[in-house]
Amino acid sequence: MAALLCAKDLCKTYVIDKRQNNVLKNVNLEVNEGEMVAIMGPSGSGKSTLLYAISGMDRATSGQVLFEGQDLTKLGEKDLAKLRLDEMGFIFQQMYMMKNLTILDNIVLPAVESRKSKESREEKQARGEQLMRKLGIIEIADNDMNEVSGGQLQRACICRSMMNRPRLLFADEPTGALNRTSSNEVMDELVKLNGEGTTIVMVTHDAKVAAKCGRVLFIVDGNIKGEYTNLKNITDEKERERGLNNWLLDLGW
Ligand SMILES: Nc1ncnc2c1ncn2[C@@H]1O[C@H](COP(=O)(O)OP(=O)(O)OP(=O)(O)O)[C@@H](O)[C@H]1O
Repeated sequence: MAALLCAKDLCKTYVIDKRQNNVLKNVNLEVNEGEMVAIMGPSGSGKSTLLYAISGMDRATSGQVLFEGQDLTKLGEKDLAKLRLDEMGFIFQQMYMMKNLTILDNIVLPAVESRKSKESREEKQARGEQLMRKLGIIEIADNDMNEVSGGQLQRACICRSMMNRPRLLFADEPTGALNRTSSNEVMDELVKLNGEGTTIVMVTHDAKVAAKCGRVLFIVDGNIKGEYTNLKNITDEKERERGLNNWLLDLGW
């Protein structure tokens, strides 16, 4: 079976004041449909850069990113934007919510912008409300961004990322700004979405969060140095965390 997402020899170089910073160095990875994959690694190792490159949010310097065999690096801006809008969801640290819209209107916006579904505006609105109810935040539907907690905002971002029923969800530190309780709640929702068929790729510093995924990639200095796949075989949560922590310790985490 072909991978849903595949990166081949991916390189990203930033040039600042004529100095080259080779951030991604021939990264190769595959993500199969239905997987939930965490990317971990030291600060500055290139995790976010990798996530941006494989999600088509940013252009790689060289290499390929194949989504169902289609090379994102070859797509024009318009086609890439359409693919991102229709097939991918994003939960990124910079929330990119519009300040002048209510939370519900922000959530519904991707569906309004997409031509993927034939739903009426009312149907989209109703589905947005349904997602908010599912994630337990319907009471903030009419609030502004600055009238909600960090955990609520993060769950609103999950609702928004799900509006166009994406095949593949990308998340950059989805629990980064949250306390442990909110973090657990947000992760429970992501695990549930994954169980319903959404493929998820996330960056996290938090081993407790990564332990909820099915596979963990460890990136050091722009290269994938290791892959922890044992999580698939362990059901007990504490044991998953212990196994992953031991593996991370061996890698010098
Ligand atoms: N837009 C940019 N322009 C220039 N350099 C950048 C840019 N974005 C990232 N970098 C550099 O690329 C390197 C990797 O950054 P990246 O944000 O991918 O790391 P990270 O592993 O996600 O780090 P953290 O865990 O601290 O978020 C760093 O040296 C950073 O300074």
